Amino acid sequence: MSTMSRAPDPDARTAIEVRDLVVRRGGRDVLHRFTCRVPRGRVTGLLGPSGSGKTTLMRAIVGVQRVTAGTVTVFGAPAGAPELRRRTGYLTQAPSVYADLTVRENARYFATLHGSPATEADRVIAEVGLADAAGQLVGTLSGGQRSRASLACALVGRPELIVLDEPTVGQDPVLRDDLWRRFHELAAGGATLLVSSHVMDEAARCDQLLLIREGALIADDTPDAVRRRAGTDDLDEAFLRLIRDREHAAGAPGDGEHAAGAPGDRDTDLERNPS
Ligand SMILES: Nc1ncnc2c1ncn2[C@@H]1O[C@H](COP(=O)(O)OP(=O)(O)OP(=O)(O)O)[C@@H](O)[C@H]1O
Repeated sequence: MSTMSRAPDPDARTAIEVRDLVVRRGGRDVLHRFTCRVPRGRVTGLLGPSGSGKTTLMRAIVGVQRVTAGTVTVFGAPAGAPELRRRTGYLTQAPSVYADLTVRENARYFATLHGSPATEADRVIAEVGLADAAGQLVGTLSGGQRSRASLACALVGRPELIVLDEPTVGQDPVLRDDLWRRFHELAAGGATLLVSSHVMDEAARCDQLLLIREGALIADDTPDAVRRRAGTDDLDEAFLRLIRDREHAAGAPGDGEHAAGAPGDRDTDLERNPS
C-alpha cells in the first residue's frame, strides 16, 4: 500500500478530544455540550472565571467525573481507561498529599504506587524546587510549598498527560516563572499539559488557550489569535470582548445591566493578582 499521499493523522496531534460533553452537578448542567481538542506536546491553558467549569472539565478528562452525555477521549482511549492511569498526572486544586509525612515520603509513596524507584521521588522534588524541604513534614509547609509537594507527586513517572488545576496559586512571582518555564520544558520533552487558571496574566504563557465561561467554550486558539480576534493586546480585555460578542450574536437579553462580561461583574472580574 502506498504511503505517499497519506494525510496527516489528526489523532497523532491530538491528546484529548472532548465532544458534546454534558456534565450535571448539583442538579444543573455545568458543562453544556462542550467540545474541544487539546494538542499533544503543548501547554494548553484552561482559563475562565471561578465556577465556569474548569475543574469539572479536568475531572472528566482524568476520568473521575460522572458525565451525562458526550465523550472524552484521551490518547485514543476513553477517559479513565485503566491504560491511561500511569500515563496521566493530575494535580487537584486542594493539595492531595499526606500532612503527617515528609515531602520525600509522600513522593516515595507515589513513586511506589507508580512502580518507580525511590530516586524518582528526589527527581520530582528537585523539579518543583523543594529539595531543601524534602525532609520536612508536609503539615508544616506553607500553602505554596504544599501545593508544590502535590505537584511533585503528580509528576512522578514522567506522565505523558499532565493535568494541573491551578498549579501556581499561592506561588510568588519567581516561583511562578520557574514553574511555567518547567511546564514548557516538559512539553518540549513531549508531554501534553493542560493547566487551569483564572488569572489572565498566565494565559499569555500558554501555547494554546481554551477560554471557558458558564460551561461553554468561548475561544480555542493561540494567545495571539485570541488577541487578534478581539482586537486588543490585553488578554483580559480580549476575553471580555469575546464574551460580549458572543452574547450580542446570540441576542442575549439585558444587553445593559445583565450583559455578561461587564467590567466589575463578579463572575467575570478575573483576578490579575492571585494569592
Ligand atoms: N460537588 C459539587 N456539587 C454540586 N455542584 C458543584 C460541585 N462542584 C462544583 N459544582 C458546581 O459546578 C460549577 C463548576 O464548578 P468548577 O469547580 O468546575 O468551576 P471552576 O471553573 O473550576 O471554578 P474555580 O476557578 O473557582 O475552581 C460551579 O457552579 C460549582 O458550583
